[in-house]
Amino acid sequence: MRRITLTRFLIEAQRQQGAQNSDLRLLIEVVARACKAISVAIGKGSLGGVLGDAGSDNVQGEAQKKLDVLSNEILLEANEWGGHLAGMASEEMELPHAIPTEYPKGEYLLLFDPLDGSSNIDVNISVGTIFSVLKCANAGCDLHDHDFMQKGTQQVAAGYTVYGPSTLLVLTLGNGVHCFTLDRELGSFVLTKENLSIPEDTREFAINMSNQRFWEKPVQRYVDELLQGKEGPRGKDFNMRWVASMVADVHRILTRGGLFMYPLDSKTVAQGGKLRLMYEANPMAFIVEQAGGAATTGRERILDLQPTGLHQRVPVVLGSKNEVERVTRYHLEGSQG
Ligand SMILES: O=P(O)(O)OC[C@H]1O[C@](O)(COP(=O)(O)O)[C@@H](O)[C@@H]1O
Ligand SMILES: [Mg+2]
Ligand SMILES: [Mg+2]
Repeated sequence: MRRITLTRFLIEAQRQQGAQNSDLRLLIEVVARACKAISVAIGKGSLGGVLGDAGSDNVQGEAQKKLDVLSNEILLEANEWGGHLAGMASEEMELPHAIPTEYPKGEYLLLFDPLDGSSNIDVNISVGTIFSVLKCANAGCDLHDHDFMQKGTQQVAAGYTVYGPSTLLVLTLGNGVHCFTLDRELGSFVLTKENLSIPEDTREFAINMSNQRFWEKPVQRYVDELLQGKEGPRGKDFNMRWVASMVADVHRILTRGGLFMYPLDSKTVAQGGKLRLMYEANPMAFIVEQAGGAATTGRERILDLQPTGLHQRVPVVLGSKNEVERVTRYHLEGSQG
C-alpha cells in the first residue's frame, strides 16, 4: 500500500490548489507535531505525572486538568516562533496570544481546544485536540479579539486529533475530510482514509440524557420519538452512545454516521449553551459539512453565525443530514407554536 505521510499529502494539496504560500502547510505540520507530543504525554498517564487537577480554573470557570495546561503550553510553544501566525486563541486562555516580538509574524490565526474531553482524562477514555484556522485581516498589526470574530465559513482549515487506542488526525482544507493515523515507529501521520463521508440517515444518536428535564420542547419531542423506536412515529429503533469527549463522539459519526447533540437547556441558557463556538462548534461544523453532514444550533447553520466573543457558547446539533434537518424543523415548528 502507498504510504502517504501528512507532509506529502499537504504538499500535493498545495500543488493542486496552486497555492504559492506554504505557510498553511507549515502551520498544519506544526500543529500535527504538537499533537504527537501531546499524544506521548497522554500515553504516559500517571507514569508521567500528567493526570489529575492543575489546581487552577480557566476563563470558563472550569477546574483545569494538568493535561489541559500542558497541552496548551505544547501548542503555544510549537506554533509561536514559526513565522506563519498572527496570533492564537485557546479555551485555556482568556485573551488572545500575540506572537512575541522577537519572532516573525504570519497571516494566519490559530484557535484551539488543546484538550477536549477533560472529564475523561483520569479514567483513560479517549480525549482529543480541536483546531480552527482563519486568515488575519490585520496581519502584522497589534492583535485584538475582533481579529478572530469571523464566521465559521471563513475558516481555511480545521481538524481534530483523537488520542485513543490509536492517535488519529482528521483534517479539512475545504476540499473533503481526510484521516491520518500516527505511525509511532515512523513518528509521522500517515493517510489512512480519504474523503470521509457521513451517511444522510442513521439509527444512532449521542446526547447527555441526564440533562433531559432541562431540554427545550423540540429536543424533548425528538428524543422521545427516538426512544419509542419502531413502535413510535419513527418506525425504527435507535441506539444511543455518549463518550462525553466531543472529538470521540464526532469521530464515530464521521466513521459510521449518527447525530450528536449538546442542545440549549435551562441550565446553560444564560451562557448560550455548553460548547464553545470558536474552537469546538465551528471547526467540527466545517469538518462535518465537508463530509456531507449538517451542523446547526437547532435553529441556525453554525457556520453562518457571526461570533461576538472568543469564548461564546452555542447549542450544537450535528451529523447525519436528515436527522439534523428533522431536529431543526422541530425547533422552527416549535417556535411557530
Ligand atoms: O460532561 P458532559 O455534560 O457530558 O459534557 C461533555 C462535553 O463537554 C466537553 O468535555 C467539553 O469540552 P472540554 O473538555 O474541552 O471542556 C466535550 O468534549 C463533551 O462533548
Ligand atoms: Mg472541548
Ligand atoms: Mg478542552
